[in-house]
Amino acid sequence: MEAEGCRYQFRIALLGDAAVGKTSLLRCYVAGAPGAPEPEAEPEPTVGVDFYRRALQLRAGPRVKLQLWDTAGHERFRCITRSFYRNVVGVLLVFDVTNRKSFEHIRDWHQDVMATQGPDKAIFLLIGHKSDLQSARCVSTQEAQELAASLGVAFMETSARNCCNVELAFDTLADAIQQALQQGDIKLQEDWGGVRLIHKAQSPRSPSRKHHPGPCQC
Ligand SMILES: Nc1nc2c(ncn2[C@@H]2O[C@H](COP(=O)(O)OP(=O)(O)OP(=O)(O)O)[C@@H](O)[C@H]2O)c(=O)[nH]1
Repeated sequence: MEAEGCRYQFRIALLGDAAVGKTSLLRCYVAGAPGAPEPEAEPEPTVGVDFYRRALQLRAGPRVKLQLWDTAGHERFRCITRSFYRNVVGVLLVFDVTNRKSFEHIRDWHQDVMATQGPDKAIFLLIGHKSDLQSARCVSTQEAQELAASLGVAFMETSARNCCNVELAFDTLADAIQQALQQGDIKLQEDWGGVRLIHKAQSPRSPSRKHHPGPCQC
């Protein structure tokens, strides 16, 4: 099984306006896993929340299972999607580089999570998506970098059309979560589903306790 040997589970949500490409980004990422099926054709708008998963070997750390929540961007599902914010450790804030409004709404998405979570739990990554559509772009890289800096988050541009930076975006977020865990900025808590411990690290067995099969004592 793909998640075999994973030490932690990280819950990550993708948030952003309708049609910015959250489902496409996720499908592209999940399809990149070894042995994954081909992604389906054109995605339908998400209703409420959808779930995906993928296991990942962190660059400097353990293997982790990512539970990925694809949320509907449409306002009418906001009540449902908000109820999931509390239990995530990572958030990809996604806007479409060809849709100015989706960029202007990023602060609201960020604020919404912060209001539910408290200041120090979720790690955010700002994503300018559909970077393949250069001629239709109406949000510059510099503007997006400035927004990211003002929110204190990292920024990256991605495209699901040509699979540009998709793996890198999830790797970057997962690495940042692992680092925050290691430094104690994020802590495992019984009543919080953002990070779950799946397997404790194996401590090497001391040679003196090694079991040597001897003659039968019975
Ligand atoms: N050119 C281009 N189009 C994209 C890209 N990613 C998604 N799209 C298109 O954008 C449209 C919306 O994509 P979705 O993935 O359904 O967007 P969403 O954010 O999940 O939408 P909701 O579920 O309604 O919130 C679809 O027509 C996709 O094919 C991309 O990287 N480049």
